[in-house]
Amino acid sequence: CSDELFIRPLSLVLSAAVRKGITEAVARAFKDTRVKAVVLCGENGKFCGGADIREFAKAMSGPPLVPMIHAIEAGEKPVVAAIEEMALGGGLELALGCHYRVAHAKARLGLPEVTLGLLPAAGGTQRLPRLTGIPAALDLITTGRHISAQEALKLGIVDRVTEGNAVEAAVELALSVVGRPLAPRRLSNHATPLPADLDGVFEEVLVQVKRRARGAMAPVACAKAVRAAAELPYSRGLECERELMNTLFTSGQARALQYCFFAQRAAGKWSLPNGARWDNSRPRAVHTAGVIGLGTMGRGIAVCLVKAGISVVAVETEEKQLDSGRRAVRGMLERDAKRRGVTAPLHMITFTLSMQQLRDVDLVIEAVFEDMALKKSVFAELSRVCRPNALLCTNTSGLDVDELASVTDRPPLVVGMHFFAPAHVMKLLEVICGPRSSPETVATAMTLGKRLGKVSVAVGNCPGFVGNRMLKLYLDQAHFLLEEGASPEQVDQALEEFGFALGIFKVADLSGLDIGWRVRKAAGLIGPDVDPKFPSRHRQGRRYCPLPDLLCEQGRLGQKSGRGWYLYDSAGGKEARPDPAISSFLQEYRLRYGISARRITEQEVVERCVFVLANEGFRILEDGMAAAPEDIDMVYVFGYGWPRHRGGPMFHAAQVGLATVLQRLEFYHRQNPDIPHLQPSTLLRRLVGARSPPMQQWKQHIRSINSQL
Ligand SMILES: CC(C)(COP(=O)(O)OP(=O)(O)OC[C@H]1O[C@@H](n2cnc3c(N)ncnc32)[C@H](O)[C@@H]1OP(=O)(O)O)[C@@H](O)C(=O)NCCC(=O)NCCSC(=O)C[C@@H](O)CCCCCCCCCCCCC(=O)O
Repeated sequence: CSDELFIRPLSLVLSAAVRKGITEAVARAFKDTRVKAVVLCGENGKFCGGADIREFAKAMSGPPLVPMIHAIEAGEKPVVAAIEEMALGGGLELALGCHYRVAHAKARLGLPEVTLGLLPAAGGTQRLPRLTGIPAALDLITTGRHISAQEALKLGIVDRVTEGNAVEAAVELALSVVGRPLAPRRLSNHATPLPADLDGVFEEVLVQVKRRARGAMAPVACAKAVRAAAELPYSRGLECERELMNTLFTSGQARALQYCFFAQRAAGKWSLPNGARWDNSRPRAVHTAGVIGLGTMGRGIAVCLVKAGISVVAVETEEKQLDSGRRAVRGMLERDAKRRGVTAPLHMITFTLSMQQLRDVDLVIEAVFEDMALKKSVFAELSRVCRPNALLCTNTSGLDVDELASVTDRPPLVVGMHFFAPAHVMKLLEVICGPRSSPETVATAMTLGKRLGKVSVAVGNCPGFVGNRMLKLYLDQAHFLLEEGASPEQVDQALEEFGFALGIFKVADLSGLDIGWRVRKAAGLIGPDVDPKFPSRHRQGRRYCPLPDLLCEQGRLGQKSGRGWYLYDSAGGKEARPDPAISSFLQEYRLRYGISARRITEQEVVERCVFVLANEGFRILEDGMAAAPEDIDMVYVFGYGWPRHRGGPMFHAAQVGLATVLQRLEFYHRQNPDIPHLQPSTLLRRLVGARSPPMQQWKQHIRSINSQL
């Protein structure tokens, strides 16, 4: 506080108390004749992360944001926002209401409300387009992307960027503008600069937004609000902003997206039955890592590690694989560096045929072929070669981590790190805590995941862990639906309309149908070991669909062979086209087994596929393989293309109503008594019996909690 300036710190979010503090402090400053200008800055070197999302679930209290920002803008003394670390959402809207903005060079700015199912409803959709013009505002508001201080300067969002102290720079600017007219600095007074072809711009954006949104409402509402800024005076634009916000605010989508925001953060707060937790277990520092196997997964993992500043030793068994791995990894690093305008850190990775080179690394991630015998031999060798305190991690997608640990000299230092393909792109990391993994090992894997930019979820050690255990049953339903009369494209269309990034058959083609084929062979479900007493289409007393096996026998392995459930232009082609040959193949198959095809509705496709996921999720909770329903949901949102605006399979089940899910599963199970996974789980029944309590209370209804985490 000085004679000229009245400075008040904001906490990270604009809670009711903070809004009250700002409203009162600004009013006092405007009244106080000694004060010539005001600088708004944040607490702890941040500026502001926006409205307090937790307040959205309660009745609103405290001074509302819109009039508070309006009062600042309308004030007769210059107000300067000092943006240190961030100005996001309502925080940036507050800054836009100030007359000037100064940002630290490392600050991030953005209007991420769309990612929470909302729009910037504190005047952001009306002020930003008046400042930057329509295209930039549409980009920022419909995507919610964060921008750097430099980009904000180019767009005119901030007036100055400083490498030094942003508050001091803001004070300096504030002092220099005292006495200058403020009217031109009030963004609500500005006319919105319009592009020549306004209709064309909006048409194009709406097409893009709808394609990306996959059924999410907020991006479309954001575009409509920006259009209001182009066509209406500020006050009417603001009304339009408010009306659109009202629709979004109470929607299930907004609830789902805000649930995801907190669930993502909760997933990092793991705990083990022995009392070890995220906040009492110290992770090891990781400076160097080994990656074994340079197939698709190993390449992506190596790229992630290098990009996070970790030196990598990449090992292959043969020169040819090593060479192609080296070329692929270097190419990925070079392309990424070019995109970011930096030099590719190629010096941080060495490629070798010798495991001996792993002797000094802090941690190794094994990414060899999914074969237990092979992985065991690798782990036994790692035990011999690596330092006694090096962590040994496996990227297995479903094998027993403890069995692998048992061949090493250090079971407490063994943990699963299950990446998802492509590993340098996909956000999910399942950290599989074996029964003997030490707290330090789990803490290191979870922290490393975060450092690699992943959402790390701790899961228990059971076949398929959480994600693939559920995926198997989802895929089974899709196959059964084909037997009963559906086509791959009908199933995929229903799932894509539900919001999945890709239908399950397109995903299967992309991953390669031979992966599951190999797993089923190894499990004795196909081939000479199958008990001839089993009726066809049944294994181990339950329904089994041989359709994917038959496809593989025809050499239809998916995209890589140019044919799978769909037809592609060539091997490796990406454009999936329905294949008449599949339609004939399905007809012949049904004829052979005496199945009369029936009409399958979109509702049945979605309910069977999606409710079976949740049903297995309940079993996973009962088995103690996931700590909370939120963790299961984050696995599906970040690893399996589940639509974020539907929260995750467990959230979706709660939103549809557990009683409805139970009733529909019972119905489908009555129709298909040979599919045990359609039988409602005990936990689901118990929850419905307890009148469907909120998700946070589900755990209390598990009879004997047997946490494997
Ligand atoms: C800010 C971050 C970038 C920080 O990241 P970092 O990695 O440092 O830390 P964490 O992410 O781990 O966060 C730490 C901690 O803080 C919690 N937190 C962070 N941000 C928020 C927040 N905005 N609200 C609440 N809590 C927050 C986080 O959960 C962590 O705590 P935890 O206990 O979980 O560990 C990063 O956190 C981030 O990106 N945050 C979100 C930024 C964001 O999205 N901001 C936008 C918020 S929405 C908004 O601002 C809306 C505005 O446009 C205002 C709109 C006006 C409202 C008017 C409403 C009227 C509607 C009326 C309709 C009535 C209809 C009817 O009733 O009929």
